[in-house]
Formats: sequence, C-alpha cells, structure tokens
Amino acid sequence: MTARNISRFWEWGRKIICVGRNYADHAKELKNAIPTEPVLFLKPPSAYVREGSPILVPLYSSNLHHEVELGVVIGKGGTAIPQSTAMEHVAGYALCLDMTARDIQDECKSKGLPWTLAKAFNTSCPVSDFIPKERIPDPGNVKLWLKVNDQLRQSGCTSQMIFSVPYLISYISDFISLEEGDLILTGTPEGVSAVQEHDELQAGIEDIVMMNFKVERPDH
Ligand SMILES: CC(=O)CC(=O)C(=O)O
Ligand SMILES: [Mg+2]
Repeated sequence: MTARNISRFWEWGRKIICVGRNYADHAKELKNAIPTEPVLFLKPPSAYVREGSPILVPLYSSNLHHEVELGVVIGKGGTAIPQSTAMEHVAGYALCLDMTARDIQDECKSKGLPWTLAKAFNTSCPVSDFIPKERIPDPGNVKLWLKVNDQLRQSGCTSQMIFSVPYLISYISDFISLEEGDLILTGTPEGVSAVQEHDELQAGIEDIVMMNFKVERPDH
C-alpha cells in the first residue's frame, strides 16, 4: 500500500469539524448571539472540492453563501488534548470555504432542525493546497480575504476569533476524538454574501496561498 501523504489530507476520508460564530462581527451580521462556547457542526469528506472543479449550488437552495475560513489540518490524533500541547497535534493549515445554503439554514434554525442540508452537501468545502505548519507560525494572526468576480467581500484577521486554535483543538477533542487527517474549520469573519451560477470566487491568506473556484449549477 502506498503511504498516505498529509499534504493531500482531503483524500483521506476523514472528518471535517466546523466552528460557527467564532467572529463577533459575523455573529452580529446574522443577528446571532455571541457564543460563550464554540458552536460545532460537521461536514462529510464528500464535501471536499479542489481547484479545477466547480462549487455546485444545491438545487434546493436559492441563497448560497461563501464563508472564508482558516482550516487546521490535524497531524496527530488525540482525545481530551490540553490547550498547552494542542499545537503539537497540528500538521498544517488550508484555506477553506464553508459554503452555506443560507435559506435552508434559516429554515432549519426556525424549525429547530440540524443544519446538515445547509452545510454538508457535495462541494460545500472547497480547500486550498496544504500549508505546512512552519509557514503560519501564529495561526492567531493571519489575514484572510475573499473576492467574488474581483470585488472584495470578506477581509478579516484570525486575531478577531473568539476562540483560539489551541482552545478549539482542546474543546473539540473533549467530545470528538481527533484523528490524523481531520480538518477543523475555524469560523468566518464578517462579509458573507450570496453567490450565483457563473460567479468566480478568489480567496487567499496573505501572500501564503490563493485559490480560485467557479460556481455552477448541477445538471441533475
Ligand atoms: C451561522 C453560521 O453559518 C456559522 C458559521 O459557519 C460560521 O463560520 O460562523
Ligand atoms: Mg462557517
């Protein structure tokens, strides 16, 4: 068997754990309360999409939003990981989009139902190339941005996160054991907005990574 390479973590079939409402400005723009504990949800590995393939608008949604986020790639698994050693479990990072069918999420919220169809559909997790840990010495201070058709929509810094990367690793691993190849999406800054078929999305982390995706409607 060929050895798996963490720099292609999206091929491993591991889980994607997402943190919501981790930026106060984004919580406010959606009229959500500022959380006192991380809000968690999951995406399946089938949510991954890579540059060269399109983001597909789910047929049941007419309000698909972009959310640009820092992703943390787990290199060493663990349960109940203390904050003090949490960074030893990080292999690297990726720039990620948490694509969200906002109309469906609003409906689920109003009915008290889970967000699965709003957040976990195929292509709901576009990811950049793997960024080795050394390239981001402080994940609590990196700038993220996202443009739609060349217009800047999101620009934020991870220093605005309510819960830090070590805190999130420790918190999540108390309830959900982390495994090598897992990805944590750390939440989005303000500026989320709707995308349409044929839109071109471009996103980046400083001069470290950049990625481009086109939005399409599936033909079935
Ligand atoms: C309200 C949300 O969709 C939460 C979320 O995903 C975030 O990044 O914040
Ligand atoms: Mg999100």
